Amino acid sequence: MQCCSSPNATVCVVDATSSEDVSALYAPWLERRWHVVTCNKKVNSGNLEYYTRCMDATKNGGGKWFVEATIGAGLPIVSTLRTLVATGDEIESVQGIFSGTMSFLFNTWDGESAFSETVALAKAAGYTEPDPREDLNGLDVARKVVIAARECGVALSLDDVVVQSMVPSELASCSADEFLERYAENDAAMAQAAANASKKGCVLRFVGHVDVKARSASVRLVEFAKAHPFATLSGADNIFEIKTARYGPTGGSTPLIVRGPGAGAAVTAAGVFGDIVGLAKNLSLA
Ligand SMILES: NC(=O)C1=CN([C@@H]2O[C@H](COP(=O)(O)OP(=O)(O)OC[C@H]3O[C@@H](n4cnc5c(N)ncnc54)[C@H](OP(=O)(O)O)[C@@H]3O)[C@@H](O)[C@H]2O)C=CC1
Ligand SMILES: N[C@@H](CC=O)C(=O)O
Repeated sequence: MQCCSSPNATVCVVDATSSEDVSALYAPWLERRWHVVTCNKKVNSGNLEYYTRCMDATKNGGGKWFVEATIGAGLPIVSTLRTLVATGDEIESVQGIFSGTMSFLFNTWDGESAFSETVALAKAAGYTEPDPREDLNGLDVARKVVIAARECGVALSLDDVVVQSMVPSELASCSADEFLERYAENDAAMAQAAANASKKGCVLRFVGHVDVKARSASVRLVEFAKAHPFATLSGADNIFEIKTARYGPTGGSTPLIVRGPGAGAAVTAAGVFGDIVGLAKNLSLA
């Protein structure tokens, strides 16, 4: 990338794509002391060696790397986990609904109408990944699970996460457009799963879970009683339940909960802009 005539200029690259062509440049940017603000999850949930190279660059005098919007969009998840770790708390688990798309789908769908039509609504609202299969197959939540685990000091990779996909194997490799046209083929299976849950007085929710102590993680469709906090969200809300030595049963307390909209243009832009303001303050420019 060509940029700036002065070698001493302060440079901040803001990555609002989901492109690996872009994220593959983070390490050289950070190593030349360019700062990176991103909502693209490809590096902090990706190849561990490359992630470590970026972390090492930022720790060893390189540019600063801000990633708050990669999990929970504008919600304070990375900053909360970092504060807990920095203040000596011991994080035991992080569990919840980490996807705005999946939250919207199960908060909005009535269990009887076509599930695939609710997917089209989520895409139109700007909640989904550019290819909505990355939400439905659990990959987006798995990425967030890896991001949360790494922030808790557990060096997991995507391959370590046990993931339940909601994309039938025959639709896994067609084009995104063909997938959207054909996802209705899965409506009957979804209606059956919702009916099974409903018979038990439950609803379906798509849950990410990091067990910090066991150093393991999963992404699963789970049945919850209708009064459970995970069952009472609305819209594209995310919920993160963080259990630690201070917050949670071990500390004789309730868990720390962060809840609110976790996808959509406005809240994602707010997360990115918050990081840009944080960088400016850090550099004494604001
Ligand atoms: N949507 C949300 O609520 C949230 C999204 N994110 C993350 O934000 C990122 C963007 O998501 P979203 O805005 O929904 O996706 P969109 O598809 O709406 O936007 C992606 C944009 O990136 C551009 N782009 C893609 N590749 C390149 C490239 N190589 N160089 C320059 N521009 C490129 C696209 O341009 P073009 O159309 O011309 O290809 C498009 O404008 C993703 O990484 C996503 O995970 C994070 C938190 C929440
Ligand atoms: N597709 C993602 C966007 C934010 O990360 C989601 O639905 O949560």
